[in-house]
Amino acid sequence: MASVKPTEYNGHPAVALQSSDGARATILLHGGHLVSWVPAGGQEQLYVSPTSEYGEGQAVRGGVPVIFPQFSSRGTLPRHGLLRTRGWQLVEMPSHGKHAQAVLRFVADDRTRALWPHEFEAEITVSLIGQQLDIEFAVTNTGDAGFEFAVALHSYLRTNDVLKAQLEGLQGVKYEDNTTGQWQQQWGDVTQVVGEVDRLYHDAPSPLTLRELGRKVSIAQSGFTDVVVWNPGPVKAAQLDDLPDDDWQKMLCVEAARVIDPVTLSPGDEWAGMQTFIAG
Ligand SMILES: O=P(O)(O)OC[C@H]1O[C@H](O)[C@H](O)[C@@H](O)[C@@H]1O
Repeated sequence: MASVKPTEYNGHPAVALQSSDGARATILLHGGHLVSWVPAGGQEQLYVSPTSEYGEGQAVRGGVPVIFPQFSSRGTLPRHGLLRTRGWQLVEMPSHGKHAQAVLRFVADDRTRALWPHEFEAEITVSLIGQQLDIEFAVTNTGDAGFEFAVALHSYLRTNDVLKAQLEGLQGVKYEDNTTGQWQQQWGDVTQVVGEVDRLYHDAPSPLTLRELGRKVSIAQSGFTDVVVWNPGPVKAAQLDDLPDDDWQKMLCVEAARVIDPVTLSPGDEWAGMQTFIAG
């Protein structure tokens, strides 16, 4: 039988999921933040910085930060929005037999209203079994006026050596290079990290494949239309206090995003997007 239990992660309240076939995941209540995924019989697939900060007001470096309602510094809100630095609540531990599944919720409060005057309820649902993990972000407009938002699941995938890893599937896709602000079109199918990479691909195909020696991870998405590929490279990494200088080699962010065409949500409506990983 699958199990979903309260636990601690680095001393902070979290939820431990285990499917009937032994796949495991851990979600921090802080940020509704997935910090670990180990497929059945496999190894850790996510990267979390050993020097990350945790707790109220802090953003965890690694795992799957939840970005809403603003991506990066594209607006007047705190960088990457309101939810990654706040506590969430575990609302459901539904049992689906072999699958392990947990639902966490965040409801608009006075602190979000002070920055962004909208009523909303957000949910993160993580489901896992075997080699597959699904993470869904859903938001409902619980107010009486429409609002617009950007959203992303900022997934940090672990790599053995990012210089030898390749991300496949983005041939011909147009992207905004966040390092220059210029739009470009990707020529080849393979994206590789040779230094800082920070690209917002628009209308990206799904699935993509992250491949390295002896390992691959398929990355699919629905609802999200953009993909952000980010690695700080050695120079930016050295400027990040919460990332060891060499750890840029151990990660690649492949983010399911909706940034270029933000979502408009009418009162009472819900929007949901999902990112799915399959390890192979
Ligand atoms: O350092 P953070 O606020 O967590 O942001 C980390 C990164 O997130 C995204 O991938 C952006 O495209 C990058 O420009 C940014 O550097």
